[in-house]
Amino acid sequence: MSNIIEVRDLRTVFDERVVHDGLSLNIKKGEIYAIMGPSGAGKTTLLREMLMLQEPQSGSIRVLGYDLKNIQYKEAQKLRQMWGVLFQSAALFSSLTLKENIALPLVEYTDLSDAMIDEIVDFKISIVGLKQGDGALYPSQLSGGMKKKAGLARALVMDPELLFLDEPTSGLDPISVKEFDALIVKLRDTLKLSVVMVSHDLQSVYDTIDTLAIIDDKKIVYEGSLENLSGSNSDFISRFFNMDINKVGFHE
Ligand SMILES: Nc1ncnc2c1ncn2[C@@H]1O[C@H](COP(=O)(O)OP(=O)(O)OP(=O)(O)O)[C@@H](O)[C@H]1O
Repeated sequence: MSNIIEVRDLRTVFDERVVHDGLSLNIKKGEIYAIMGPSGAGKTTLLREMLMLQEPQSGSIRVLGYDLKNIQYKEAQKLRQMWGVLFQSAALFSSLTLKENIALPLVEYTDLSDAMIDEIVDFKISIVGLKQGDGALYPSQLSGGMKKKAGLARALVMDPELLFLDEPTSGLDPISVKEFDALIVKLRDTLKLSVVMVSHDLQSVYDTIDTLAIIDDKKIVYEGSLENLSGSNSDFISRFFNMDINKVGFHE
């Protein structure tokens, strides 16, 4: 499998504070890749750097073959349309209906007719498990789980290859978390997506991912499968999980 994202020797500094130093990772095409680590370890910052929302001090980031440091404006525009992003808050516009929220990137970036946009939006509403009747509702009329699904439908509306999720299940009840996790796996399989997510939820990670990366002390201290993690002899990893990680995988 080829790498869809490569980060090499990343260094990020805010004022005097070094957040990343010598951080490297590889994300393969088609995988679900989770980034975990203690609060303040720089997970969201890393995601923002991959999304060109923030620049590191040094090191390189390649996404879908583009070197983000030397990328031209036009290429950057193209790249932004090849990924979808769901941030923690889902960030829906309160004055727009669910359908209008999902349609927004199509209205902004394409010349498609209203009828075509309508058709695409209806399709995205159904693939994330919302009902067509929900389309006319405003964000204040949606449950937390519905908001996440609406945010996901909007992230998928341009048919991206790559999906970024920042704490996608935060604030959801355990049943909605399970449902959302299953949805992510199903979408990865049916839409042939690669998924990068920041998560705090160990159970969610166990149910969903192919590769786990753990950031600590400014770099990646583990990158690999969950099976190998249980054999890993790192103090940090046992402290971080603070539980018998062998048990978690079998928990239903
Ligand atoms: N724009 C900024 N200016 C200054 N410091 C920042 C900025 N963004 C992040 N930081 C600092 O960088 C560090 C990493 O923050 P980040 O949000 O990436 O951590 P995180 O691992 O995602 O944390 P959490 O799990 O709590 O969300 C923190 O110390 C934070 O205060």
